[in-house]
Amino acid sequence: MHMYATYTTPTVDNTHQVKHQQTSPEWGPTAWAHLSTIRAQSPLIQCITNFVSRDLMANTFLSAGASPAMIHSLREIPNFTPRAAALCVNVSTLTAEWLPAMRAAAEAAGRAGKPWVLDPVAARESGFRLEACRELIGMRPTVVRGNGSEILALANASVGPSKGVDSSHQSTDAVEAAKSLAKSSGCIVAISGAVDFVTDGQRVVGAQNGVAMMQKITGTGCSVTALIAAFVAIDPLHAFEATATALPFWYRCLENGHRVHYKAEEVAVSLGSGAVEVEETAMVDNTHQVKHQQTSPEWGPTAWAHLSTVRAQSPLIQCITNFVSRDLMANTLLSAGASPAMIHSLREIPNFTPRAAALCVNVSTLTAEWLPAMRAAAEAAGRAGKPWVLDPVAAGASGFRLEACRELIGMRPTVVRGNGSEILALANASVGPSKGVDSSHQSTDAVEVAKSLAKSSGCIVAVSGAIDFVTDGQRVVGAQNGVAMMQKITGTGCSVTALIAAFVAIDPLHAFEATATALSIFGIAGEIGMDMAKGPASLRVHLIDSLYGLDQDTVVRRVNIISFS
Ligand SMILES: Nc1ncnc2c1ncn2[C@@H]1O[C@H](COP(=O)(O)OP(=O)(O)OP(=O)(O)O)[C@@H](O)[C@H]1O
Ligand SMILES: Cc1ncsc1CCO
Repeated sequence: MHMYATYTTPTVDNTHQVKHQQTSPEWGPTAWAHLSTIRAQSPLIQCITNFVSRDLMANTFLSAGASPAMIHSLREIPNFTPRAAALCVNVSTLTAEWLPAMRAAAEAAGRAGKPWVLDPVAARESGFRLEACRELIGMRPTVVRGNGSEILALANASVGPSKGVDSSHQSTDAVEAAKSLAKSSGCIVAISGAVDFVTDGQRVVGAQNGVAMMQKITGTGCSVTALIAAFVAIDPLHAFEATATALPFWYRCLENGHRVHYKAEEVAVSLGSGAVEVEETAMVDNTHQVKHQQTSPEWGPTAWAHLSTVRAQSPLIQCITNFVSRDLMANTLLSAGASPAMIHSLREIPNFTPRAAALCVNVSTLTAEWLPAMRAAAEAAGRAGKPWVLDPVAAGASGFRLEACRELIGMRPTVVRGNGSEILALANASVGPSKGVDSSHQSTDAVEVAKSLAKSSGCIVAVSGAIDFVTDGQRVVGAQNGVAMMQKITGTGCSVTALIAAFVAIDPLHAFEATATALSIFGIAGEIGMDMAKGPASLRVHLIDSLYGLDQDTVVRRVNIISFS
């Protein structure tokens, strides 16, 4: 029944040989209780992390049922961190510029009584990194999770010889060091390896799930630390147990991926057989005063005309975007036939932006340093008469972000596309309570405010969700393509915004129609992809393949855009 958790409770003798004891019968039910609570509560987890594995980390959260937000700006931490259920700090690509945000977030989480988890990646690599990790441990994270080499470095305060981010030690080599680190720091310490150990300084348990192939995927360690943050978020009073139960789920997930394809992109398949059931398309009810009409027969041919023109013209789309989903955004644009360029330097904007066919600005991982480039590019696009599209990700996460979004809207983007919570935050000019980058509202909740935002700003406004609404302030249409599983892939919203930029690039005089057809086409790719997918990770692959392969007959037949008035 509870097949995921195959725990043994090891004892460690002097030679570091692990003697196995029986799995306690409580671990299976406890592990299941933790996972199902995450699915029910969908805790918001803030991550201040690295440039390499944040995509896998975000998808791991979504597959487990949690809601990730990779928000790291010092300007946002005071507002945002206390609202997150837990924080995950990962030092993989640490620089002197990022350290103050890690400190500030750790302090804010501590003050708000929220659990936080530290991943001391490559702690042995340099004095700077080791010192930073030790300083952060002094701020009392709830859990520290590292590989054998990292935990040894932390416990012995020694630098090198090491293998960078990979371990040159067995986890068994570090059990005693982990125990003393746990005792001296007051943190739960977890060491990953062939056996994963968790200790509070007294107790030691070991999880023996997993496959060796997981070492061949970058970011698996970072992702299990992220998962630990979600587990301690929902059971902060039992951080030892929550850490121990987080580990086998990840490995179970890896075993599935391993068996299926041996490919990194298959890793984050839905966790276990009790995969999250996401509600399918909700229809708009009367309280939103929208009346359904028939799909107009023109929408199918219009959508096909847009897609085939994108394929024929391959418009250059400049994106100033975030660190998490830029890969999926670029691949979405390529699959649709457009040409993406993630170029954000202030030095390049005057030359480059006027040459792009359209611009896409996405504020997901906004900082004070990036905002001037967004402003400059919006201005350059406007001056050159090029359409541009704004994705106001997590608009209600902080005052800084909300103000930046409203300033950018004042610069008159052609289209603003957000989820229900984002459009509501923009229209009401209100910060929180939101779920970070994920929506806590239905798109139907935001139709009326989208209309007034469109009227006041002069932009086309799109609200994504089970129905994707598009409005120019007068007309409202709803694209009813797509599948709920698309919400379980990080960055699908960012990617459809990029696709909208490509569609308005080739039909700038009909931005309302181009926005609706882009949303519908992306949804159709999701529907076809879902027929082949086993979960979010394989849907991501099949969605891109399906977008690439769409033909006229399929598009014309499947487009489902309805007018509401
Ligand atoms: N319940 C659903 N049924 C069908 N399609 C959906 C559903 N929810 C979302 N989608 C589709 O998923 C895509 C992403 O929309 P969503 O509202 O989740 O964006 P988002 O929250 O901005 O995403 P992100 O921040 O991860 O980029 C859109 O194409 C949307 O149509
Ligand atoms: C999870 C996440 N955090 C910042 S950007 C992003 C991807 C979806 O917007």
